[in-house]
Amino acid sequence: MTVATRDSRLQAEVEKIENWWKSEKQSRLQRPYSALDVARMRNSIELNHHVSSQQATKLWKLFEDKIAKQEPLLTYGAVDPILLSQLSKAGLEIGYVSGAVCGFSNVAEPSMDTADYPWDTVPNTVQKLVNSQLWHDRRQNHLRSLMTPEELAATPEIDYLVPLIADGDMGFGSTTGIMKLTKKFVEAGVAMFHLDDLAIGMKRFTIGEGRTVVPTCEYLKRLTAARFQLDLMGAETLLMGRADSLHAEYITSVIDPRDHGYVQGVTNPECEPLLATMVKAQREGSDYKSTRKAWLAKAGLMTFDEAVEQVATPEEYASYMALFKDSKFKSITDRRAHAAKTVSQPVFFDWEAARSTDGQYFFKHTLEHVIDRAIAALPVTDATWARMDAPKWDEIVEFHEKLRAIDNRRAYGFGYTGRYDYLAAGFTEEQFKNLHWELANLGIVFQTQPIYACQGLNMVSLEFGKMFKREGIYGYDRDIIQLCKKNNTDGFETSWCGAKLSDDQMFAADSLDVTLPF
Ligand SMILES: C[C@](O)(C(=O)O)[C@H](CC(=O)O)C(=O)O
Repeated sequence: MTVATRDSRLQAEVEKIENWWKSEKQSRLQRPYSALDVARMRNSIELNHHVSSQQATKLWKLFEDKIAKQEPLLTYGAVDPILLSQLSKAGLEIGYVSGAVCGFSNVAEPSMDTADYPWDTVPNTVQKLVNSQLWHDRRQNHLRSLMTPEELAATPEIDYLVPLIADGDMGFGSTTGIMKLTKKFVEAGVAMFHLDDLAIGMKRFTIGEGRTVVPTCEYLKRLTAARFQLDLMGAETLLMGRADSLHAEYITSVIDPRDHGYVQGVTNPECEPLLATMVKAQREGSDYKSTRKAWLAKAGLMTFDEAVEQVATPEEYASYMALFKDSKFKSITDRRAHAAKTVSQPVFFDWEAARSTDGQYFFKHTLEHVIDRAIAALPVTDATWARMDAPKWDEIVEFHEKLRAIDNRRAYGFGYTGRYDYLAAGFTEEQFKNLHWELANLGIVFQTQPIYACQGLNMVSLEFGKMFKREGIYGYDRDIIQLCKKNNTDGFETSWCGAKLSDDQMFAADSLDVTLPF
C-alpha cells in the first residue's frame, strides 16, 4: 500500500466517522479522542453490527416517544429465553438482562450479586436471548406467511424483538477489558448496556458494610472505554451510566479531587487506625461487626469540611467556606492550606487512619455526590440511572430535576430493587399505585424490576412443586394442561415451539435430491 492510498483511506474513514457523529443522536455526545484516533484503530473491512445497532435505534425511538408522552417502559429481569418470549407476548416493549439473576442461574458456579462471575456471562446470556428472539420472530413470520387473509387479521402479531438492556456491572476490568466486554455486548445484539461505578468484588451484604465505589475519574474512564469501542465498531448501541454512590460506604482511592469533599477521616487523635484495630481483633478472635462498631463510635469520622466546622468559630468557618466560591471541587491540599489560613485551631483529620482492611477510604454518601457524578458522565453516555437502596421520593425528584435541568432529552432509569419497602419509604397506597407514571413524568422511562425471577419464579415454582408432590399428574393436568388449553397458553405442542418451522425448513432444504436418477 502506498502512502497516498493509506492516507486517502484514512481520510475517507475520518469523514465517515465525522459525518456519523453529526447525527442527532451522536451529536449529543462529547469524545476526548478524535475521529482520526478511531479511524486509525478500525479494521480495513466494514463490520456491520446490524442487530445491536437496529435494536439500539428502536430503543432510542421508544425512549423519545415515551419521554414525550411521559409514559413508562416497564420491564423485568428475564435471563431465560422462555421467560423473555412471554414478557414480549405480554406487551412489554423492552427486556432487562440482570447481572444478579445471571449470577444465580446462568453460570457454572452460582453466587450472590458480587459480580464474581466470568466477565462474558451477561453478554453470553444476551446472545442466547437475542437468538431466541430471532427464532420466535422467524417462526412467527413463517406462520403468518401461510395464513389466509382472515386468519392473518384475526391473529395478533407479537413483537418478539424487544430491545434488550443489559447489566454490564462495573465493566470487569481495565480499559481494554471494558472494550472487550463492550464488543461482546454489541456482537450479542444488545440495545443498551449500563456500566456502574462500583469497585469489583467489594459489595458486602450482611456485615454492616455496603457498597464501594471507584473514584469519579475511574468511572469516567470506564464509560469512555466503552464509548471508544462503540466508535471503533461504528455501533449505535446505547450506553447507560449507572451511578451507585448513593448509599456507598467506601471509595477505593482518593486520587480524584472531585471526591475529596465526601471522603471521611478520623478526627479523634486518640483513636488508633481501623486496620490495626481490626487485625488485632481478628487475632484475638473478637467479633468483626462489634469491633468495627466500637471503633466507629470512637473515631469521630467526618469529612474535612465538617472537621473544620467542628473547631472553627462561625466567622472562621465562613472565611474557610469562601474557598468554594468559584468551584466546589477543591483538593484536600487546597482545603488544608485554606483552613490553615482561616481557622485558628489546628484541624485534626486523618483519612488514612480510617482505611479499611481492604484499603478503602470511608465515604460520606450524599445525593449531592451522586448528582455530581451523574453530571460528569453525561457527555459520554446516552442514558442515566441513579441506583438507590431505598425508594426515597424526595431524592428521586431532586436527582432528576437537577439532571434534567442540564439534559431533559435523555432517558433516565430506575430499578425497583427487590428489597424495597414502598409503604415504609412513605408512599401512600395511591402514590404507590401511580409510581410508574410519576417516575415517567420525571423522564424516568426505563423502569425495571430486575430480580423478578428470584421472587416471582421462586414463588410459582415452589407452589407448583408442593402441589405436584401432593397430587401428581392429576394435579398437573388440572392446574397446567387444562388451564393452558383454556387460555391458549404457549407450550410444547403449540405454534410457539416452532414445529411447523422445523418441518418446513426440512422440506424446503432437503426434500429434493437432484442426484437421484428418477
Ligand atoms: C440491577 C442489578 O444490578 C441486577 O443485577 O439486576 C441489582 C439488582 C438488585 O439488587 O435488586 C442492583 O440494583 O444492584
